[in-house]
Amino acid sequence: MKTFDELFAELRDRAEQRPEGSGTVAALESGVHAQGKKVLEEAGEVWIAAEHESDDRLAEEISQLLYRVQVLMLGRGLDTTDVYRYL
Ligand SMILES: N=c1c2ncn([C@@H]3O[C@H](COP(=O)(O)OP(=O)(O)OP(=O)(O)O)[C@@H](O)[C@H]3O)c2ncn1[C@@H]1O[C@H](COP(=O)(O)O)[C@@H](O)[C@H]1O
Repeated sequence: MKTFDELFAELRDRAEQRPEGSGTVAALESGVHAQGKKVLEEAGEVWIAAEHESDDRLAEEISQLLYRVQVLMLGRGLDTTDVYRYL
């Protein structure tokens, strides 16, 4: 189990170290357009899960959305503080 900040730190490390076999590295290399599409896709899955699926499935879809948002943040070079200042 990890927090939003812990996952972000892990993904930032992937972006810096570029380890072979990392899905995050592949997602970063796919570019902002593809990263944005993934965000939209996961958001749709969250919506469907919220209406039709269990709490557990919804939580899982939300975790994937958070991951995809973080990949997009890294793809655009944003840090969590850039976002948190608007919360
Ligand atoms: N939290 C996640 C995470 N959430 C979602 N995903 C990816 O998103 C996919 C689910 O999204 P989709 O519904 O689009 O599934 P899909 O279409 O089958 O996926 P793709 O074909 O697009 O890969 C998963 O199969 C993962 O590839 C994640 N991939 C990685 N992480 C975490 O990120 C960290 C770094 O991971 P690596 O970069 O793989 O080392 C680790 O802590 C991982 O647990």
